Amino acid sequence: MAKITLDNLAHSYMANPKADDDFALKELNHDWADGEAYALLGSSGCGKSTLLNIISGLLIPSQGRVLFDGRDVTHAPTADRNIAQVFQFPVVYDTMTVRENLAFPLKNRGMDAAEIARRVQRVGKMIDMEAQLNHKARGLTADAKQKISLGRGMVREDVNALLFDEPLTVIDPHMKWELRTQLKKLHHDFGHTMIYVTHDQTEALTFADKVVVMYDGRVVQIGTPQELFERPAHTFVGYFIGSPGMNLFDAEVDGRTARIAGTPVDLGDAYAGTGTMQIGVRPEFIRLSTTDEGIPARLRRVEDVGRHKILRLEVNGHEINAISGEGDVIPEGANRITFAPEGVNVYANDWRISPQGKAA
Ligand SMILES: Nc1ncnc2c1ncn2[C@@H]1O[C@H](COP(=O)(O)OP(=O)(O)OP(=O)(O)O)[C@@H](O)[C@H]1O
Repeated sequence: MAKITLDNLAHSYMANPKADDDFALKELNHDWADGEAYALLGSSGCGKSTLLNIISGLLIPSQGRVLFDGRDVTHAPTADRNIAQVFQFPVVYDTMTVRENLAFPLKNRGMDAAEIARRVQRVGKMIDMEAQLNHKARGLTADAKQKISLGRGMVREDVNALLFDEPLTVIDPHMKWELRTQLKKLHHDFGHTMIYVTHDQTEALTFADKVVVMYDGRVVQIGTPQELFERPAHTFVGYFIGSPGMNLFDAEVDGRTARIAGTPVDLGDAYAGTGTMQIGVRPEFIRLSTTDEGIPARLRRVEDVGRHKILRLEVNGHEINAISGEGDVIPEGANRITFAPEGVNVYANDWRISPQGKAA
């Protein structure tokens, strides 16, 4: 297992990049801690695969260095990095049995036969293919073949890191949950450094200790699922994580007061600077009010989604979402909203600003 350091890293697919926009991966400095499980989360085209390919050695960055435990591997081929990789689509040897496929990375390293048999049996159980270990891979479904690819990624215990690039895309929904649980268990048992690329927030939040959120070639936040929920560092994090995502209100901020649609709102804390900013409030922190306090709002519809209800509201011509908990009564005649102070974040140019006297 290794600590992976990204030092001043950036990448452009162009020969002579000039502007910031020419970079698929904008400058990045980061340590992936030894033994931690990370998810790399973002929408299509934000640069996740570019970053993963640089770490795995499939791509040489146009700027900066990659270090494994302090050793510069920027130009080292994949084979010299001692990593296991699982891609979106299966990579298996059709003419081999499931057992031979799983054993392949171990045989290649000359491991003792009894130890190979023990590990293959264990991984076969994890991917729920014990009964098919002697079947040829040819003829198996894409789903089953991908489970073999995952198994092959997991069979080695001595790797510097395990890299997964959207590995569950072809797996059926029930098995997705099962495999994710197994990956978590594997991480718990062996403490591999794991990087798991996905555009699916549920996958990221349930798998990882830390989630790295990317937007437009930039890492906009690295944090625990709770940090991303409570303190989104960038409006994209607020919008992308959560269902529905964070609401944004244009506001004039002055000290601890924000004026939203002409209504003064107490922010709970004071902020430096004055002017037009954005107030981010997740649906979970918006309350309906029947008093004359709060921001005027019109309740347009209520959607019952099982455990809670989503309230679709209109505030100053914009759609706003609120979530009301199971069993909560929606007050009759409610025509204003208020915010729970602990759920209020303030943004200037999309980046969160900390209240005065409080660290980020
Ligand atoms: N080989 C390439 N040549 C030129 N541009 C590329 C190449 N590969 C990716 N890009 C561009 O770089 C940007 C980042 O792509 P990347 O594949 O890293 O994103 P991603 O987040 O992994 O997306 P996806 O989830 O769709 O794979 C995109 O604008 C993409 O079009």
